[in-house]
Amino acid sequence: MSAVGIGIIGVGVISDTYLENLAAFADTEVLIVGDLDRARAQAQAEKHGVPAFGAASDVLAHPGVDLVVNLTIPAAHIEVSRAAVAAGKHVWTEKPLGLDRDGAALLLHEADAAGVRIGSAPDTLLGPGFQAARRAIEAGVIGRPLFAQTVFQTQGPDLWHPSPAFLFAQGAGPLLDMGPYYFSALISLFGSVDRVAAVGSKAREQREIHTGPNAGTLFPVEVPSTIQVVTAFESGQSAQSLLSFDSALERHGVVEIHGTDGTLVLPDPNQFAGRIAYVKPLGVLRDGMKTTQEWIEIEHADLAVGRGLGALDMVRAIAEGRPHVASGELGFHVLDVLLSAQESAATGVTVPVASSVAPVPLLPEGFDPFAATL
Ligand SMILES: NC(=O)C1=CN([C@@H]2O[C@H](COP(=O)(O)OP(=O)(O)OC[C@H]3O[C@@H](n4cnc5c(N)ncnc54)[C@H](OP(=O)(O)O)[C@@H]3O)[C@@H](O)[C@H]2O)C=CC1
Ligand SMILES: O=C1CO[C@H](CO)[C@@H](O)[C@@H]1O
Repeated sequence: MSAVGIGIIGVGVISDTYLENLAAFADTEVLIVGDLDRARAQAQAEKHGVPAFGAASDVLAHPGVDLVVNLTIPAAHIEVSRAAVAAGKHVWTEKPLGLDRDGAALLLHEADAAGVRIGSAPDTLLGPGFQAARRAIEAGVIGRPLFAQTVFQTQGPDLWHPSPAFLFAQGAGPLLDMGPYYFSALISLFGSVDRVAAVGSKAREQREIHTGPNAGTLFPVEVPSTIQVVTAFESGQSAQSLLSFDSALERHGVVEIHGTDGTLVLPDPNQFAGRIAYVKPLGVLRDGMKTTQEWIEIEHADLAVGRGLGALDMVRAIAEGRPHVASGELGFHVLDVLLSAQESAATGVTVPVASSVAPVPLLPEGFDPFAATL
């Protein structure tokens, strides 16, 4: 075989990264890009040397495309992914999988019936950083993992995104926009979620675009722009997560897993690599003697990989007949958990999570993104 043909639908801000990485992998080749804005599709095709461009329908009709990468905004995710499935294509979609459980469940059902696969961002889970941290936890470095703490707080993406309205609309806000990184990581480590309780708030009813041709335009904030979630996992483990687009103090990427024999500080779950540190318990302090807390670095490969890794894993997993890591089922459970948290914030009651997900596989040992394997 040779590289698998890929078509990208939606070529906005994040498409450059995907186009660069999918071109760098020997096992994937982008054959066509499509967008509502044809001129944007043409510009991206020319910039990245993609041989064809057009509308979404042109991507779906392309005979060489086996996998569609859906980089549209959340409100379009289900419609675009379902159309790709109907065209017989596998789908990698940006997060979240959809806006609601019914649409997302229908997508998974139709993909199953059509014999095609769905993969859902984030694929940072497949990065060498998270993979190494997970292997360390599974090897028992911190003993039995007990609970987790995660923090994501920024001033919000309206500061830099040229069309940020979708990031404050249904299907986004810090919970559904950034939550997938943190909750996919936690679910990979602790398994399925049993229930969630959350409190949310909005700093402002409207926000302003700060950059690009529409700078100065106001848009509505539809969902909480700050939310705090307490999560109970089926395993009995728990997590506390802050997600905010309202903080002047930029602090994000905090994922701490506390266990019976120490704490593991993980890399930012929105990055593919980063610091992993093991913090030992202080032990018994005698006679008022002070002990300093020791941080032990856990080294890992720091391959220059990024978004697109999930789509690459999908095409290899299909060829090898194994499950891919960032599956549609994981994306569905994450969506279910996040919507449950949103409902809890709206109603003030703890919300049980109905769905569950099979244990998330690790990448095969020695997975080399740049190798030609097909
Ligand atoms: N920006 C970032 O840093 C990152 C974003 N993501 C995720 O990637 C996705 C896209 O984000 P981003 O690139 O920022 O968004 P943008 O708004 O910059 O780009 C989205 C593109 O999709 C097009 N589009 C929307 N609906 C359709 C449709 N039905 N058919 C074809 N094209 C469509 C838009 O066209 P038009 O503008 O004309 O409507 C636009 O060109 C989101 O799910 C986001 O969560 C993930 C990681 C990082
Ligand atoms: O990684 C990211 C950077 O910020 C964007 C806006 O909040 C997110 O959509 C994206 O997932």
